Amino acid sequence: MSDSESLEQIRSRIDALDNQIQELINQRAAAAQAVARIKQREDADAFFYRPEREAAILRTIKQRNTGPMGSEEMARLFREIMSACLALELPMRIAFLGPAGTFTQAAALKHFGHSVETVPMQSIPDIFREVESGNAQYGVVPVENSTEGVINHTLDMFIASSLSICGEVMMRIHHHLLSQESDLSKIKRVYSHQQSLAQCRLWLDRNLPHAEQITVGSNAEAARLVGKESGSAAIAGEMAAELYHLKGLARNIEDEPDNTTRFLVVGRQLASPSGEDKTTLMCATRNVAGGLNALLAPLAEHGISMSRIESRPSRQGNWDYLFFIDINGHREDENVQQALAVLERESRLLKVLGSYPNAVL
Ligand SMILES: O=C(O)C(=O)C[C@]1(C(=O)O)C=C[C@@H](O)C=C1
Repeated sequence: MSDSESLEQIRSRIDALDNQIQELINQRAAAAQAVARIKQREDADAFFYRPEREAAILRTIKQRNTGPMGSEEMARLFREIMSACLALELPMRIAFLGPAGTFTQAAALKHFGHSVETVPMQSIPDIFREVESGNAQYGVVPVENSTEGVINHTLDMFIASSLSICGEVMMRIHHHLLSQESDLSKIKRVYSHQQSLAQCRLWLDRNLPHAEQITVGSNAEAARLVGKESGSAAIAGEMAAELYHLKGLARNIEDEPDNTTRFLVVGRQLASPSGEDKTTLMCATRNVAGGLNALLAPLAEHGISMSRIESRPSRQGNWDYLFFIDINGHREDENVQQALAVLERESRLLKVLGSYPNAVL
């Protein structure tokens, strides 16, 4: 490369590079097809999607990247290449909390890439049912927000479900005030999901103190309603703005600058270790004070760090409290196995909800 190169010369170099990239992508796609044939031969019910392998590939890409393209951008490109390769092996259906345009759909596409079919569901239980029945291979559900805390509806689903967690997605959530109107003073009503209204409480108090706040099932639903109603605005994200052709009256109105939502990928599959994994446990005790200590001590003794603990009243009668605990490590790691054996004895109920790679993107 030199500065004396003309525009034509640089463009012909780009053409030659594109040619090579295209050839290499097709070679990669053929290799993925060969992997699929081996998987099928070994097991007729094999899982084609391998979260641990995808996470390891994306981590390597980020680590070895030297630029000028940024590591996140490079990983996103490879995310899409892998998504297209997997679609050649098996077209994938991913259930998400609809309607179209929700942050859950954005999370599903971020995690799986755009070569999957995303299928909108009306509720979190519907997502679990769709995956349990095999109509969709995986589902994506929100589980906690950095401003508003845990989404109890999702945690409660794991009590009775046979599905496992096989991945997590972290999404920076930017909320926008969307409307047909071009003037804030025209807004009399604001529609959104209750979590989104809560995440923008200060902004609303300051800028729209007299507007009525109306809770609806999702922010995409809010955007859909506002597309048909003057004098109203929705709090929703970029995807919903595009889908329902709304103007952004104000952007990034979330109160917390690093407002992040964590989503879980659920499926009928147990992910293998990727080297950097997390395990989610559901445990029950009867006596909260002593019981909780009995759960946590074995983790500390085996050098396992805990990244999250949530307690829920069980509502089942058999025990008083349920704890949802995230630990670092995979259920196949020796120290995790040893700690789980102790927990099994100490708790009234222990369910490993899944071991899965830490979010990479
Ligand atoms: O390695 C595999 O098992 C593959 O199927 C290949 C591949 C890839 O494109 O690299 C595709 C899909 C899987 O989820 C993981 C990786």
